[in-house]
Amino acid sequence: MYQLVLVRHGESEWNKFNLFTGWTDVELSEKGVQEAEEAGKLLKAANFKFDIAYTSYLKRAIKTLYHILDEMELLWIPVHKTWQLNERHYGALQGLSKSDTAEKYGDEQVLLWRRSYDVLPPALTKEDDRYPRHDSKYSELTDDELPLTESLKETVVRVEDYWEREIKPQIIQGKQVIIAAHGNSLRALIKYLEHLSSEQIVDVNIPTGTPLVYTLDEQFKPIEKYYLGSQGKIEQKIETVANPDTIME
Ligand SMILES: O=C(O)[C@@H](CO)OP(=O)(O)O
Repeated sequence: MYQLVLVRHGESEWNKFNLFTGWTDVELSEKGVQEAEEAGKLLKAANFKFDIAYTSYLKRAIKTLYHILDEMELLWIPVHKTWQLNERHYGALQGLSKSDTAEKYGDEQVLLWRRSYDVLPPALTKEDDRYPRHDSKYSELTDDELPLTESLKETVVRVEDYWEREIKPQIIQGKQVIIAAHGNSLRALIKYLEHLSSEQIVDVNIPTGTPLVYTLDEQFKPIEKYYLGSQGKIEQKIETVANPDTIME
């Protein structure tokens, strides 16, 4: 049997203002930092240990992992960063308000863009400043790898590839792994691990800064899964992610 811990970054500045974020490299909010520290404390109190950690190229996930490992006195372990664990690219929606977009295009269309498996958000053009070619952290990516937009389906392809190539072999070797990533890159991994259908994944929402613990059998089939922390608070957070218009600051 294997154990795996997944954690979505703590609340970001753009989660707070309810903006489509995707590959935009925004900071954690003050609350997001606290969530990350709390996640580290919970993992430490429950005696989790990690040998190796994985995260994306985006600082909200990198900093969440940092705070978790800091709380656990594990800052020394190897941390692998990859664009393949980045948030799903939200195309031309990046930077727009989710509630304004819902007013303009309707709740149903926004739900399709946010949660459906294969509906693509409107694409960027290559001239757009938001196209990742203009960002030096993606200089090693080929044109084919650089997204102008992504549905969850495309995100699953890149997450699955990294999981199979890099992460799974480490787990097979007996390493204890933590992955700090994003709402939709983790939904992609969960869809793959749990063999969820494109209908089932629509209802999966990942709370910010909350460790999700999986027990997997030798074939990597999940046999147990739970969130660490107060179940009431976790349900509230899941509701906020599912319906971000209800965010009260
Ligand atoms: O904006 C985003 O990139 C994601 C995660 O914050 O949002 P959503 O939950 O709407 O997919």
